[in-house]
Amino acid sequence: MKFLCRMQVQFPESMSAEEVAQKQAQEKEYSQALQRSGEFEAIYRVVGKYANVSIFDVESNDRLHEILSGFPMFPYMSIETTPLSKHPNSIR
Ligand SMILES: O=C(O)C[C@H]1C=CC(=O)O1
Repeated sequence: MKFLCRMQVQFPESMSAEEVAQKQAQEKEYSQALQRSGEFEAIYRVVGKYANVSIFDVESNDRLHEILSGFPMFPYMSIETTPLSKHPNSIR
């Protein structure tokens, strides 16, 4: 099951630069492990925003929720999820 997720990051003003850097390092490790596993197919930065557009390929809605809520930056992100199906004109 494929999903498009739009994630927007907003850290609280009260967070120190060190805390932000620590969350970003944890996020990178978690994110890259999922990408290597194949469940996290792609991630793109949205130009000009602290936001990304990502594609996931997972076995269920529950698994996607597990992945998204496991992101170390989950408490600081708003996430909009769109289920995808195959386009009839796709050659892949
Ligand atoms: O867009 C970001 O930097 C946040 C984030 C969510 C997944 C990921 O790898 O990074």
